[in-house]
Amino acid sequence: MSAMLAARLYSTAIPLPQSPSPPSRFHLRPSPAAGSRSLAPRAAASTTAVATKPAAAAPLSADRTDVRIGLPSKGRMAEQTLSLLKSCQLSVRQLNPRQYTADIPLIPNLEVWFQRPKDIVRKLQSGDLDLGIVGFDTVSEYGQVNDDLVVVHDALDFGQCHLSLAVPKGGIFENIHSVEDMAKMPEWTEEKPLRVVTGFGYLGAKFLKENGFKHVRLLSADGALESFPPMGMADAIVDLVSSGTTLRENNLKEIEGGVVLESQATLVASRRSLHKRKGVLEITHELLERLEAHLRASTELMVTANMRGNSAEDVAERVLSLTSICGLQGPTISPVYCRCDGKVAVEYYAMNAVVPQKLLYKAIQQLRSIGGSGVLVMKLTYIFDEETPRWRNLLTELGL
Ligand SMILES: Nc1ncnc2c1ncn2[C@@H]1O[C@H](COP(=O)(O)OP(=O)(O)OP(=O)(O)O)[C@@H](O)[C@H]1O
Ligand SMILES: O=P(O)(O)OC[C@H]1O[C@H](OP(=O)(O)OP(=O)(O)O)[C@H](O)[C@@H]1O
Ligand SMILES: [Mg+2]
Repeated sequence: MSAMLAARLYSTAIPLPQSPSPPSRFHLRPSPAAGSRSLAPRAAASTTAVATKPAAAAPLSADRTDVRIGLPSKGRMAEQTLSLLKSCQLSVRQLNPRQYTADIPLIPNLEVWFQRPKDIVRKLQSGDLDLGIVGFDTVSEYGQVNDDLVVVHDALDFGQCHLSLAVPKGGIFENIHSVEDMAKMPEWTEEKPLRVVTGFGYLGAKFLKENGFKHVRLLSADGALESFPPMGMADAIVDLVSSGTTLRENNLKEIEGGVVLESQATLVASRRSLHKRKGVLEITHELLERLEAHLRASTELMVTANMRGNSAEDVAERVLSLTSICGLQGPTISPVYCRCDGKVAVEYYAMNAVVPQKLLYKAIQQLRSIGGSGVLVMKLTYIFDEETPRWRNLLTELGL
């Protein structure tokens, strides 16, 4: 079906908020490290027409003993989710590619369900899934009806994009550079409202209301939204943007204040499952530990170099003067033994340190400048800290 045919009117005018917004329903807010601008979703201010109403929380089914995680079955998130899990030694085994279930041999009690991203959120709410990996945009759009969803890991480092309001570069928008300017445009009246096409009915409507738009008609469509304004089917769009290429190729622009939400892949859980279903908390802990340790390790390298010196302290003195080598706690310096004139002697010391990938070349240059030789560089699989901060946050969130 063409995108135009898929367009469907679901709201003719967006009323102003009647009451102040209730507090956020997502208590574990994405960290600033995720580059958030307006990451923490705010709940609906009033009863606006919304395209899809997710199911309210259903009672927890007691008749299953396995724990279930939903992974994206298709689209750009599917492959990257599997590859992230594989990097954490959690390869997913799908016996038959046409089946929608699979397992992870390393976690025997965990069943994998492949689902469309929005269905993962719905099934977490209906109690069919306990855990899921989906974009924060999907969690925010489809997970607003009850407070059962908990974002356990907010920055899985793939699927980075943002939901944004975009308008044509020219015509009546030529001199419009901010959302504030746009809301004040005299063109939008009750008879001729601003037509905004989006696949994010809930977030889009809320954003427009909160930004003072009075006369708006939201159109719902699933794909190729960027083609709507050039085809005269809509005035503006609210859609995901990553590189910005699709906007540019359709002569559209983003404007100041127009970012609705920052998004990347997240690990989400059902609060009821975490509390009540046996094994969910333990599996969540293992997933979180592996994910955090892997993501932490993915930006670092282990560097080993041999250095001539009179003592370990002498070598440490030189290494600690370098700006690029600091290690986790500090470099490890250990003697390299050789046999000299029939006696065991120490002429060299081996230095081991964890170095940020982006500082690698600088580190090698600096090591050479203080006499380092035979530099080995190794990839790291995991860096396990004493405790994962997100696990502590989760326990606090659950009151445990
Ligand atoms: N251009 C993009 N770059 C990076 N991540 C994106 C981009 N577009 C979407 N995403 C992220 O990937 C998720 C899945 O998007 P994808 O387009 O693969 O599936 P979908 O939109 O649900 O399905 P479909 O497009 O087939 O209807 C989104 O919810 C979002 O988190
Ligand atoms: O900023 P860019 O890097 O150009 O990416 C943005 C595009 O990616 C997504 O579409 P997708 O490719 O999923 O196609 P769809 O419209 O069929 O969902 C999104 O809906 C935008 O159209
Ligand atoms: Mg898409």
